[in-house]
Order: sequence, then structure tokens, then C-alpha cells
Amino acid sequence: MDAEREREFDRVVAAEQRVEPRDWMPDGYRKTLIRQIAQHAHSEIIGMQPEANWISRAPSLRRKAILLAKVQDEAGHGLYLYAATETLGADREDLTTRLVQGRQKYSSIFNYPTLTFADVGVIGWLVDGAAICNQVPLCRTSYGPYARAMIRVCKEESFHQRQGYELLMTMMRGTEAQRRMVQDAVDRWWWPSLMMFGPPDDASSNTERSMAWRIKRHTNDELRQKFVDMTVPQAEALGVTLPDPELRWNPERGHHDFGQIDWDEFWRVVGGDGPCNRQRVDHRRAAHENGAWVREAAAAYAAKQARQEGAA
Ligand SMILES: CC(C)(COP(=O)(O)OP(=O)(O)OC[C@H]1O[C@@H](n2cnc3c(N)ncnc32)[C@H](O)[C@@H]1OP(=O)(O)O)[C@@H](O)C(=O)NCCC(=O)NCCSC(=O)Cc1ccccc1
Repeated sequence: MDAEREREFDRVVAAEQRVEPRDWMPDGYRKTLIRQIAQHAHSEIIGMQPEANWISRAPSLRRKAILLAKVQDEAGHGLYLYAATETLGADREDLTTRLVQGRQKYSSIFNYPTLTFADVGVIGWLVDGAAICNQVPLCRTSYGPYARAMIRVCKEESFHQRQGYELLMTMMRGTEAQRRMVQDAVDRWWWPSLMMFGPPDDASSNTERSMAWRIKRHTNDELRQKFVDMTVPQAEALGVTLPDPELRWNPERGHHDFGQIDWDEFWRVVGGDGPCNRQRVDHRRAAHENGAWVREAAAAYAAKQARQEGAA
């Protein structure tokens, strides 16, 4: 019976149709999806912290309103993605517990500090830029609820990316000190942004299986290359230098060559030992604990409503 169901599942995936929550799916497929979508949701929620650091110190009311809206969008993306994991039978409370206990990952990029307001612009440009590169193909991922969530998320991310680029353009038209601030932020965020795409393909334990299931549509290295090729002309237009002396166009490959990524740093940060890992998780844990009364009140209200409906 399972063999027959598996054949039907394979047929659906091969035909580029969507797998939906009520469809039969192999356990490994379900587990991989929960892992990836939960990690993605956690990244959105933890990813609110670095930029939120600047909301109270934004240089104008306009910049403050924009930043506030962006950080709120990230909360929305996180909730949307947690809802997608629930369609696979995951429990949101359990996922949050795993996150705050360090048993489930979130993107390495959010473990770096935001030192100046230029970091807000660079996060929009490079981090949202990398997120879009990675997530646009996920609009064609094989699991229906995840693919549909990605369509909306990508629209918002591309708006985020433009606001970051516009912020940096404004700073680059400003004073010499502002231009230096932008260059310094680019120098600090460039390499961590390349790490967002995950380890090189030969060290990526999940890629082969996830590609076969059409959860992932491109490998980590393919997407990283696409991001570099897309970003180089944007850096030129902005007037900043990407901090890699080996970065140059290779006419034979039709792509930019780039220098060696510090994979020791990547694994250190993923393993919990980056500049801000501790702070990010502690903050998330405190927010969760402080919100306990809201969850209790909501559950009590829902129970009361259910009792009243039962009595009616
Ligand atoms: C490509 C990858 C991230 C990783 O490929 P996979 O096939 O899943 O893994 P692979 O075998 O290649 O790796 C081996 C191990 O290494 C882990 N690991 C790898 N890379 C990282 C990393 N960078 N950080 C930490 N861990 C990483 C990986 O989990 C695995 O460990 P496991 O086996 O779980 O113990 C994939 O999961 C994906 O596309 N996810 C969806 C997109 C998504 O999550 N986006 C998040 C950013 S959202 C955003 O930025 C929006 C925003 C913008 C601005 C402000 C605020 C918010």
C-alpha cells in the first residue's frame, strides 16, 4: 500500500504538481519540510532583532516609519511560516521551545551586530537581496502551503530590498563620513551574506534529497553565484567596493569568480558561537516568557467560546 502511495507521490512531484496537507507523503519529506520551514520561520523572527535595534534611533520620522513597517513584515512572515509547519502536523509551541533551547537553527546572518544606521540599509540591500535570491525559486517548491506563502513573502522582501538600496543611495549622496559608514557596513556584511546560502554543495547534507523532492530548486552554490552576479553591478552603481580582491568577471564561465569563504567562521556561528548568538536567543526566550499571559488569556477565551457554542 505504501509503495503504491509512494509511486503516486513521486508522480505528483515529477509532474510539478503540488503536494497538499491531506496528501500522503513520505516521513522523510515531512520531516525535512518541517526542519526547513521552521528554520526559515525562526530566521524571520530572530531577524527582527538586529534592525529593531535602530527603530528608536532612526534619523527621521520617515525612516522610523519605514523601519517599523519592515520589522512588522518580518513578524508576519514568521507567523505565516509557522502556520505552514502546522499544516504538516508540527506544534508551534514545540518549535519555539526547540529554538530557545538551541535544538533548532536559524540563519547565521542574524548573529552579527548592527553597529550603525548604515547597517539597516545594508541588511535591506544584501540580506534581503540574498533572501530573495534563495526564496523566489521556493515559490515553485513542491509543498503547496510553503510555495504559496513564498509568493507573498517574496513580494514584501523585494520591497525591503529596494528600501535598503534607497537608504544607501541617500547616504552615498551625503557627507564623506556617511559614505565611510556605508563602506564599513558593506565590509562587515558581505561575507556573512554569502554564508546565508549554506555550506558548499559538497558539504551540504540535505541538498541532494531536497532537490530530488523538489523542496529545493537550486543548490546552495548555484544560488550564491547568482547573488554575486546580481550584486556586483548594484555595488558599482552605489559606489561601494565589495571587500574581496579576488572578485572579477570570468568571461569563460560567464560568471564572477570570488574569493574563499571562511567556512570555519560559518560553522562556528551555526554552532552557537557567533558574535550575538547568546543575546539573540536570550532575547527571544525572554519575549516568549513575557508573553505567557497573552497565550493563557487567548486559550481561556477560546475555551469559553467553545463552551458557549456547545451550550447553544
Ligand atoms: C539554503 C538553506 C538555508 C540551507 O539548506 P539545507 O538543505 O536546509 O541545509 P544544508 O544541508 O545545505 O546545510 C547543512 C546544515 O547547515 C544548516 N545551515 C545551512 N545554512 C545555514 C545558515 N545560513 N545558517 C544557519 N544554519 C544553516 C542547515 O540547516 C543544515 O543543518 P540541519 O541539517 O538542519 O541540522 C535552506 O534551508 C533554505 O533554503 N531555507 C529557506 C530559506 C531560509 O531559511 N532563509 C532564512 C533567511 S530569511 C531572511 O533572511 C529574511 C529576513 C531578511 C532580513 C531581515 C530579516 C529577515
